Amino acid sequence: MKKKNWLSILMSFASICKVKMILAVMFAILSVFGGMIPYFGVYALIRLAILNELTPGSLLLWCSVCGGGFILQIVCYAISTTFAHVSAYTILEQIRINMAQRLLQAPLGEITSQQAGKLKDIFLDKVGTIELPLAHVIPEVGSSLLLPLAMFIYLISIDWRMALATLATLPLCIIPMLSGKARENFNKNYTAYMEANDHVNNVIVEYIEGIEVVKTFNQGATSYEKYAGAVSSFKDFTMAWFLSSWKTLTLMSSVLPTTLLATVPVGLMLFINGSLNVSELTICCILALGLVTPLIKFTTYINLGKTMEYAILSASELLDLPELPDGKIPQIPREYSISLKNVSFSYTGQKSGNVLHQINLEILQDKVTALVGPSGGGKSTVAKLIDRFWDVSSGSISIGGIDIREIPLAELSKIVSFVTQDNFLFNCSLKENIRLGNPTATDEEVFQAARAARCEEFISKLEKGWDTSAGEAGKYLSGGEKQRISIARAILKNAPIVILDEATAFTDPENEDKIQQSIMQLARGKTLLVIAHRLSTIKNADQIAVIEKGRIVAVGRQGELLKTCPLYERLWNAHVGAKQWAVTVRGKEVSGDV
Ligand SMILES: Nc1ncnc2c1ncn2[C@@H]1O[C@H](COP(=O)(O)OP(=O)(O)OP(=O)(O)O)[C@@H](O)[C@H]1O
Repeated sequence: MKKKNWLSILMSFASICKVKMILAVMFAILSVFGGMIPYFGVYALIRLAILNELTPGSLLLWCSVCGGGFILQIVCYAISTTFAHVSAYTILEQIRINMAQRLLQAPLGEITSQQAGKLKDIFLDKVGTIELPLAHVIPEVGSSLLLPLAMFIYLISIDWRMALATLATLPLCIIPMLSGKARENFNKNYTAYMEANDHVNNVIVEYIEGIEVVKTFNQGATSYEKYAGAVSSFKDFTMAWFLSSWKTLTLMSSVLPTTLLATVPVGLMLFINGSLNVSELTICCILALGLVTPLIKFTTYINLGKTMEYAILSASELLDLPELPDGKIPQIPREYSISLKNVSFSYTGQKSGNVLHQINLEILQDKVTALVGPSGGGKSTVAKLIDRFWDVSSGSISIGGIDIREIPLAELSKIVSFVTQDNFLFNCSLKENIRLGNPTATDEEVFQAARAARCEEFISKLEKGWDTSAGEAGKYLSGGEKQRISIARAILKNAPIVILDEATAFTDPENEDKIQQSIMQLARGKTLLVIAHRLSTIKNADQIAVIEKGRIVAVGRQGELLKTCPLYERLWNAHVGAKQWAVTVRGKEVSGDV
């Protein structure tokens, strides 16, 4: 695949603040011009002093010129930096908004297949690293390169031989840095460094996210080994890189400031043979010294530029995620029955990897349809295809007779509520978590939805009630209670189609009964599709579809299926048996028999 040009990607974002960036460059140039004025001033003063023409008036005049130049340099630099920072933050904002937008438009499978920590790393760390170079590159690289260039031109105007003398030591440090091999090594090492950095970040995130499992299964030592291994190999790599480059770095940092090494002897020779007067010799030495600092500063931007390149290329990986196509002629359904016709689906894109095979199913409006079947049969996949987490590999899904690929994504997300097993609560108050279902809902509407989902009783027991933050509440809420919050969210959203992916573990009968009641509230007048693991919750469903190994093996009501579908009968007996076992065990626990 052709490597993308990071600068052109950056420029495409920079176009939104073109004027500010041009102003930043213009003020950076002005600042360089201001920085040159004191050198003219000093030269004039030395000349006057040597010619014995220095008067208090001319002294004051040239000192003011020097001071004015210095102030011009500082003020213009400040203005340039301000424009550059505003541009940098605007570009960063735009990149982050575009990345978040792309996450919403990409098939969910593309996102979940990314390694743990990678997305976080790109969003937070990598994109953040663009800000520093971007905000400083224009004013500082501008002045770090333009200032020495202007000084060099000034030196040529005094005596070209002196100008060349200042450059005499430069090849000693520039050649090792710019040689093809050094550049190739730097690029190779930098890429390896970033990869090692990514790896260590991923291992750290995985370790923190999995700490509960690690502790539970007493895997402390092995997982710590993986963590320690990643951390120490990162250290080994950086040390090896440092050791291989320190000689060049030391040579550069010691030779670069030694411009006087050639300037002084050449200047003295020119002075002796009369080509240079004292004031010219002095200003040449001052200029030779002044050239160094901005040049040294410039070398630090080589690293920053590489950081920016890497960050922008990582961000572009996300920005290039495939988009779920929106319909060419967007259509909006008028009724909400769902129809699956010959639906096959593969997560890998290969036909051989199909997890659904030729599924045909009618999910009727105002009815409860349940999907049941053994684990891994494809129930969640069917549900997610209806909400377009992915597109079907073949066949079609329609809502109200319209293929869901023709319904605008924003509209589809309005008409479908998906209550999943992962009842994710955002780190805000419980009230706001419920309000996510409808951001314009009033407090009273939020409370009503929560009451309907039977949330009020446990929320009222919390010390801060509705204002308890989800982080705090997470410690006290059971899985069933969290699920009721998600149901309240869906009730508030009031979408005409509700898909409910039930929690796998069966809860105690009291909690189950409450979840059941809240589901009934949610289902009123809606197309409800329930992926059921607790068969008792769907025994009254209008239709139950039994799915096994990606195929629908039977559709009917509970009574019919118990007679006609041996798989359903087995699942039902297993469920009833498990419930009785749980009740018995709990009973014994209470009586102290176990
Ligand atoms: N993101 C994914 N990438 C690849 N394969 C997947 C993915 N999600 C599910 N699968 C596979 O697809 C098949 C169907 O999985 P699915 O989750 O739809 O089954 P399910 O009936 O809902 O299972 P369960 O009752 O255990 O939740 C399984 O073989 C599963 O391993």
